[in-house]
Amino acid sequence: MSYSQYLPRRPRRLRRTEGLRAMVAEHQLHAADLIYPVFVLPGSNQREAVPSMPGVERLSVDLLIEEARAAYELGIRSMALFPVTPMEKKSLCASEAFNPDGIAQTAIRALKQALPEMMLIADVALDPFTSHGQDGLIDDDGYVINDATVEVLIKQALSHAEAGVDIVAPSDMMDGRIGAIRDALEDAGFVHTCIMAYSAKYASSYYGPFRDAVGSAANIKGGNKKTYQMDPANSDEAIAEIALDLEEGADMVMVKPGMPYLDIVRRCKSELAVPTFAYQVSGEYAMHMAAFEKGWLKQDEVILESLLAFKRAGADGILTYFAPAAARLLKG
Ligand SMILES: NCc1[nH]cc(CCC(=O)O)c1CC(=O)O
Ligand SMILES: [Mg+2]
Repeated sequence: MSYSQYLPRRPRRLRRTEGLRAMVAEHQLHAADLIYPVFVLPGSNQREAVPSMPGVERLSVDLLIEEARAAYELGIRSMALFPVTPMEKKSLCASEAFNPDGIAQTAIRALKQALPEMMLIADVALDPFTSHGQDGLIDDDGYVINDATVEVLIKQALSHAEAGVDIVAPSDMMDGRIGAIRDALEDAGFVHTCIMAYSAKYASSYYGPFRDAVGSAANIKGGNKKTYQMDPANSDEAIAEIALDLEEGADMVMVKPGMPYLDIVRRCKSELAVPTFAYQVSGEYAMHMAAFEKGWLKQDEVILESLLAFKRAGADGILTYFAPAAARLLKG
């Protein structure tokens, strides 16, 4: 009896050559899947390294325009902006968040003028602007007050829309903010401004390096965001949160962090079938970079594998600090 009678199916047959593997590949990563998060400094000709994110720099708007042009050349089509607010502009009421001449608003106008094809995403949340580093206004006990915070988020989102942003991305996790922002945008005639909702955003310790980068780590001290960001123990709740944001008018939704939460990405895509994005956050970037620097992981291969995993899980796009590096690798 020949061996093949016992093995009618040989899955390895399709893995033998590069050509066969490419024919049956189910998922592919494209540069247009990558959303590049950047930290914006006030002033001009300013460039600062972020120690806990090797290779990431905070840039003033003039340098950011050059960075955006280079990213566009590599095939990247969208950027997410995070302003680094000087301490003296932070306050209890976070009014700098909706200053028409604030860092984010100024960057949106300048980038849109220099490179209109680049989609711009503006973060809507108060943590870069509050003196305590929480994402909203607080009461005497330090509890983040939902509805009063939403009123400020509306003003912030409108200021971004007025500056010409393509997409506002509320990352604050207040209840009802998507509906409130959508109403306000419609009222003001911004019917084309998209909302990418950070719908399933977890109270994660993987955000540490980001808080260093925007300078909110010192403000928040030992505090946490567990009264509004989600409990990492929960999965059904993520689907309920995402469904609510969709009902309220979100155009796209996000799961955050990324790699430890790919099960949530898959559930979102399978159960709700909507444009789904995931954020490979600062802590994920930092731990990869640490392993690359030690020579424990191969940089190029691991970057691409980590991002392809998001596509396999069902993500339509990925926010990642590796965007330029990955786009360069994809270009070959
Ligand atoms: N609302 C602020 C915000 N927007 C994006 C991130 C984290 C991104 C990252 O870690 O890369 C955070 C931090 C936080 O919620 O504390
Ligand atoms: Mg919600």
